[in-house]
Amino acid sequence: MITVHSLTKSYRGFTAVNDVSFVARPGRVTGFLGPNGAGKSTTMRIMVGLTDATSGSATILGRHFADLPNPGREVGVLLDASAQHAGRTGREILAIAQRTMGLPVSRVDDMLDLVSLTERESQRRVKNYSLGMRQRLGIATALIGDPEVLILDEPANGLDPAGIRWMRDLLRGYANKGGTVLLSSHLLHEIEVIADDLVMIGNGRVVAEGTKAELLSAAGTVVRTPSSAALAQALRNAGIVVTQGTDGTLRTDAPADRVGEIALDARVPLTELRSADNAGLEEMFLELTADSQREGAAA
Ligand SMILES: Nc1ncnc2c1ncn2[C@@H]1O[C@H](COP(=O)(O)OP(=O)(O)OP(=O)(O)O)[C@@H](O)[C@H]1O
Repeated sequence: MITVHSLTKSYRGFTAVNDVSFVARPGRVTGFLGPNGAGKSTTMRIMVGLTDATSGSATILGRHFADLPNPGREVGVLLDASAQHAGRTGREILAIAQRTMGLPVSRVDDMLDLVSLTERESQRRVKNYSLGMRQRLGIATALIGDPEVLILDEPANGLDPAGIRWMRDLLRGYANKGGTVLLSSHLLHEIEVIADDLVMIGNGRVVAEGTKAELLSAAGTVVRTPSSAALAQALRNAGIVVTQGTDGTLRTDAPADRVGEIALDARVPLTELRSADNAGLEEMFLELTADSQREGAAA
């Protein structure tokens, strides 16, 4: 379990993280989603004691990171895959982690197997690794202590589609065994397929939070008709809030079958009727974080 409570971080008057609170629970993958510069990395750095909070707190299994007796056994961390010592081999990096944490030597080979780094690759220096190989090594280092909690900042960067699939399956298996996973991304689709819970952050603030199912159902229904004004009126007459999409569709919070019934009663032909699902979450993400988009920030 990770608990973040009213966390704020200011850099000389600039507030990078602003009163952020959320919980990442055991047995679940929590996606930490936000555009570039939203404050994800800063929040994660505070969690693992690399940056001090200005106010508020972040605890892992009820304790501050600095108070964990053998942190690598309780929390696996991957913040920057390129931060590994470039002159060491992958095997050496894992061996150092294994010894520091007091683990059996066999864990090194177990982890190399787990992340599919071959014996030959493991003996190459990290400076000769591709970004995807560094991510795999970083995940191996995070998992070597068999921790209960995983904190991963943009772990899919540099992985090819098969690698992303592999990582998704790995994290799903880890959460299914009761682990807590917090992973950040600025790409909604990447997070959407794996996360059970979502925390969306924009401009340093949490802008939406909940289970993926809740956030998806909040996205409602999209409907398209040549008689847009007539359908909008019929929906409003039924007490349903309607908004006009920029692409000529109507959007409502009502379920699709209810919208279909009302259209039938109003004898309005439909050319499209769907649950907002994926596209809805994306629109919500873009809307919710519009203020913090770089393009918007310049305006
Ligand atoms: N040491 C620092 N000094 C000043 N400002 C900082 C510092 N570290 C981060 N920031 C600022 O805080 C904001 C949040 O940065 P952060 O790296 O947490 O964002 P992020 O959501 O992880 O973004 P990305 O997806 O681009 O990695 C940014 O505007 C960044 O410039």
